[in-house]
Amino acid sequence: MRSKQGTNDGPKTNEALLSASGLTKRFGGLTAVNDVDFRLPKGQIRCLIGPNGAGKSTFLKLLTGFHTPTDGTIYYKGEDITSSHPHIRAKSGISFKFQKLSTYQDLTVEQNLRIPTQLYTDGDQLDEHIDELLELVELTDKRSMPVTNLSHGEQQWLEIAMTMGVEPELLLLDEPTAGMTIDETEKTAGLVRDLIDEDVTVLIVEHDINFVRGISDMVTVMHNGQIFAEGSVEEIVTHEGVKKIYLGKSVEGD
Ligand SMILES: Nc1ncnc2c1ncn2[C@@H]1O[C@H](COP(=O)(O)OP(=O)(O)OP(=O)(O)O)[C@@H](O)[C@H]1O
Repeated sequence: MRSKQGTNDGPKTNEALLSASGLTKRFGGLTAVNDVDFRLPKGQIRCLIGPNGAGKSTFLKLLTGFHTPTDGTIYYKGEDITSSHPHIRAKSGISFKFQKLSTYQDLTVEQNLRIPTQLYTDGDQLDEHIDELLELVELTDKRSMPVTNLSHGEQQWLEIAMTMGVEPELLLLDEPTAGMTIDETEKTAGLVRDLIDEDVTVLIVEHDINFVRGISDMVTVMHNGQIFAEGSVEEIVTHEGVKKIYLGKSVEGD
C-alpha cells in the first residue's frame, strides 16, 4: 500500500487531473481538514471513505471552492485554482453533487436537466444531448414527470445527469447512494462505471462499502481530518488500522 506521500499511479494514466498540497480547513478551534496531500490521476474512480466527522465533505467542499482553505493549495490540470470561485471551477470542467438535493421539485425531469445543460451545449445540439443524458440515467420515460413524483433514487440519478450536463472532466459526488435501496445502490454503481466511458474522472465520498468495492480503482481513507490510508479496496478492507478507526465495525461489507 502507498503511504500518504507516495506516488499514486492510476490504472489508466499517471497524469494528475487534480491534486492538493498541505490543504487545511479550520472552523474556529476545530481543524476539519489537516494538512492533506492528495493526488487524483485522470480517468480514475476514487472513493473517499472514513468515519463520521473525518472531514470528507469538508475536503470535497474545498475542492469545489465552496469552502476557502485556511492553508494549502489545490491544482487542477497543473494550474493553481485555490482562489478560484466555484463557478469558474465548474466552467473549467469540475462538476459536483452535494448530499442535499438541488432539483426544482415542481419542474419536470427534462426542465431540470435543461437548466445546467443549456449553459454548456450549443443550441442545435441541446435536444440530442438531453436525450443522451436521460438515456444514460434511464429516465427517458419519465422526462415529462414533475421531479416530486420521482423516487429518491431517481432524483439522485437526475442530479447525476445534471452534473454530467456540463460535460465535466472531473465529477465530485458526496454520498450519491445515501438513502437508496440495495437495488438503487447497485444501479448507481453501474451508472458511475458508465461515466468512465465518457472519459470522466470521479471522486466519491461514500459510506456503502459494497458500492465502494464495486466501482473503485482506489480508495482513500480519511480520519481526523487527515489521509489515514490509500490503496485498493482489498488493501483497505483488510487494513488493521482502518478496521480500528471504524471502532470495531467491519469495513468488509457482506
Ligand atoms: N461549516 C462548519 N462549521 C463548523 N464545523 C464544521 C463545519 N462543517 C463541518 N464541520 C465540522 O468539521 C468536522 C468534519 O466534518 P465533515 O462533514 O467534513 O465530516 P465527514 O467526514 O463528511 O462526516 P460524515 O461522514 O458524517 O458526513 C466535523 O467535526 C464537523 O462538525
